[in-house]
Formats: sequence, C-alpha cells, structure tokens
Amino acid sequence: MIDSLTPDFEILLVDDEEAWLRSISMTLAMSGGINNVVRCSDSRKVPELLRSRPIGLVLLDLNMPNLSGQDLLPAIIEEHPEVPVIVLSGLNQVSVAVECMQKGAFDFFVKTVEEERLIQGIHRAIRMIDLQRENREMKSRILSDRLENAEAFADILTADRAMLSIFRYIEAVAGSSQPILITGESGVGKELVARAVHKVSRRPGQLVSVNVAGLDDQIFSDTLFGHTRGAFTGAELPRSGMIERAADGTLFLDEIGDLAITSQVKLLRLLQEGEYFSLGSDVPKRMNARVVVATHHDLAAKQAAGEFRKDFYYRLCGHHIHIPALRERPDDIPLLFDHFLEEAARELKKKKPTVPKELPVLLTNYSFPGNVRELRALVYDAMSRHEAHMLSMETFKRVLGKDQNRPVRLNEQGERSVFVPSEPLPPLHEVADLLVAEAMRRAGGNQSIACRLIGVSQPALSKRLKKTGDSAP
Ligand SMILES: Nc1ncnc2c1ncn2[C@@H]1O[C@H](COP(=O)(O)OP(=O)(O)OP(=O)(O)O)[C@@H](O)[C@H]1O
Repeated sequence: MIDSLTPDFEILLVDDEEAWLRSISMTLAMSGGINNVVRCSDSRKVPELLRSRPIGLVLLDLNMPNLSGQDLLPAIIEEHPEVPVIVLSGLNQVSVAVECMQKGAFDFFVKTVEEERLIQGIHRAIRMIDLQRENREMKSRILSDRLENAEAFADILTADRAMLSIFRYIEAVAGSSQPILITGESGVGKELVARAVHKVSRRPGQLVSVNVAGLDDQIFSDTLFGHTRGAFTGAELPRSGMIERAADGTLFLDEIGDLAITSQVKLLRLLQEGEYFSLGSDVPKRMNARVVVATHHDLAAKQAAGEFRKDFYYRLCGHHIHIPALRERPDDIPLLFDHFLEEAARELKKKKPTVPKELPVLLTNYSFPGNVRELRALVYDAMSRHEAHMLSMETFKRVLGKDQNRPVRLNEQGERSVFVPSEPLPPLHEVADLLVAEAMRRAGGNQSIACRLIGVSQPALSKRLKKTGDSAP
C-alpha cells in the first residue's frame, strides 16, 4: 500500500484512448509503484498542462486526432527542454523510432511491449531527472556556504571544514531516491550521519536500522522481506519485513561490507527493480524506502579480493559520503572532549572538573583508532573515577603512552620513513632540532607537553632548547 505520491513530480500520460489511459495508470501504480500521474486524452491541452502543473515527464502517444504526437514532440522539447518525453507508438517501425529519437525523445516503446520494459524505461527517466536535479542542487549548495537544515545536524558536533562540506552534500542528495553509501573507520559517526540524512530527507516514514553483519542469507531475507504464514518450519504467523516498516522512510543497513555474497545479489536486485517477494509469497511488493548503507571496510579492496560484488558496489557508490577519521580533524577533538565531559558530568551527577591544560593538546596528538567512540569512552571512564577538583590524567596516560597507531609515512618498500628518497639526508642534530621545534609548536609552547609528545625528559628538552636558542642567529 503506497500512501505518498511517487515520484515527487507529475507524469503526464497523453493518449486519445481513455481506456488505455486508465489501464496504463493502473499498471504503473500496481507494478511500478508510480502513482503521481495526470491523464490527458485531448492532446491540444498538453501545452497548457505543461505550463500550469509540476510535470516532470511525459508519456506521449504518436497517433492522435487534432494534434499528433509527432507534432507535439518538437514543441514540448523546445518549450520544456528539462522534461523528458517517452514516445509510445502502436506501430513497430524502426524509422519512426529513429525519427523520434532524432527529434529529442528520451525513449521509444511500441505499445504492445511488455509492460515490465516500459516500467523500467520510466524508472530510468525518473532516475535521470533525480540526478539532474541533484546536480543543480549540488552546484547551488556548494556555491553557498549556508546549511538549510542546520537543526538536522545538531547531534553531530564539529568544527571541521570537511565535515561541513559533507553536511552540504547531504542536503544536496537527501531528497533523491538513490542509495547512499557511508564509509569511514569504526566510531567516526556513520550512524549519526545516517540519521541526519533521514532527517534532511523529510520523508514521512520512519528510519529503520538493521545491522547486517553476521546474518546468514535466510535470516537476512526474512529480516528484510518478511514471510507469509507457513513459509518455513516455525513461521506460524506472517511477519512484515523491515522494508515494509521503512515505507516512505529510510532503511539503514549497517555493516554492509560484511554482507554475504548471496545476500548482496538479492539486495542488488531489489535496488535495481524496486521489487521483492516476502518468503513464501509469489506476489511482488514494491519497496518505497530510501536505502542508506554504511561500512568501516574499504569496499574497493573487498571488491578486489572477490568478497564484494562489483555490480553491487557500483550501484551503491553513486552517492558516497566518506567521514574522515577523528585524527584527521584535530579541531574536533577539544570540542568533543568538552562536550563529552559535560555530558558525563551531568549523567554521573558530578561537577564538571577542571582539565589539566596539557590534556587537550596530548589528545589532539593521539591517533584515536576507535575515533569518537573511543574519546567518549575515555572521558566517561575518567569521569567515573574522578573525585578531586582537577580531572585525573590516569585514564588518558594509559592509552596515550602506548599509541602504536601514530600515522607514519611508508616508503616505496613499505617501511616506516619520514624522508623523501630523492633528497639528501639531513645531519642528526638538524633532525633533532626539527623534531623539538615541531613538538613545541604542537604543544603550543608548553615544554612539559612537548616532552610527552616526543618521549624525552624535561631537562633533556630544555638543554636542547637552550642550545638551539644559543645557536640561533
Ligand atoms: N561528531 C559527533 N558529535 C557527537 N557525537 C558523536 C560524533 N561522532 C560520533 N559521535 C558519537 O560516537 C559514538 C559512535 O558513533 P557512531 O555509532 O555513529 O559511529 P559509527 O561510525 O557508526 O561506528 P561503527 O562503524 O562501529 O558502527 C556514538 O556514541 C555517537 O553518538
């Protein structure tokens, strides 16, 4: 059962046979999930309809009295070049098809064609209109710096420019019906972003989340598609699937990189055809949910390893959002730290403590393999142990001290290296001076923080600083 109008623009059906108009409208609604149609049996009214209604696509019969499709086609294309026209003809004549395509028709079908192919052609045109609209929106959003739906992003704290461009990209693609792929390391906030996509889309249905990792194909199909009574042993009652629950809303499939190949095939077919069968039923149902998927895996690498289908990957990555790791957006670290500190203090009913001034700097230089989730857990752990006025460094020292994941540059042989192979090596004292200067810069001039960053004692650091100071011109 479809409550809303699909697509979100009108499709004008033009044919002088009322009976055909009625039957094609029903077919489109029942088999194609398309119900936003306007019927017109008098072709002379087409120009006025196109001027006065939000028509995005025209299905045009060729042979009509008074004003034929052949005469209308060039007029529509000239006046409304943004509206694709699909031509329908009672005759299967190649020359007529070629002529229509040359005049600018989007597609051509013989009326006796299988309905399935006609519906696919209409869906193709809808997809193209969606993409053109997104392109236009994207251009205008990228040119402006403003967010139209700032409230939809209120849960995602950030001061990072890359994240703000992601928000603008979400605003540009949120209205489309195409799937969105969200990637990024574990704990970067992919689920929060999926929620924001749903909010910005303003779809009236709900956001339904399914973690597909570890689901075998049978459970995956049952979860998504539902089943009829008696579909398998134990199916005593019929159950609707998550696709149905997400009708008019968003279906969020988390951990898509862990989906079994057999299930990938089913999901790909669903995305292509928009149709599925509940287990035990041979009556097709239409999906009316927007699909958003997320993974922390590198899907291109999985695809190269044969663990992820190429066709499925390309179907998913039309709209791709990659969320940078927390270490790549250092400005977010103090911001989120303070936010979680306040949140933890509130939840644990403690007073927000004073923070040792070296802590935010040390955190900004930590690699955070677990990203925002790890930062939040660290703050909560510290706050639950905290008793004094000043926040204890104990929790943080444990992880900061053994940071094995510092990003290092690798040379062509895959070995750790910070040097450019084609350039001569600097002398040892120069490297040490550069390291000290960089540590002091990152530590904002604080020597005790700089010591921690590069693992030297305070006397050793001040000795070296004194020496560089003495030798400075
Ligand atoms: N920018 C942010 N502002 C506030 N909270 C955030 C932000 N990013 C992430 N979080 C919080 O961090 C935690 C992890 O976020 P989320 O579950 O969205 O990550 P994820 O990328 O989906 O992780 P996974 O790959 O493990 O599923 C959540 O508690 C979330 O609320």
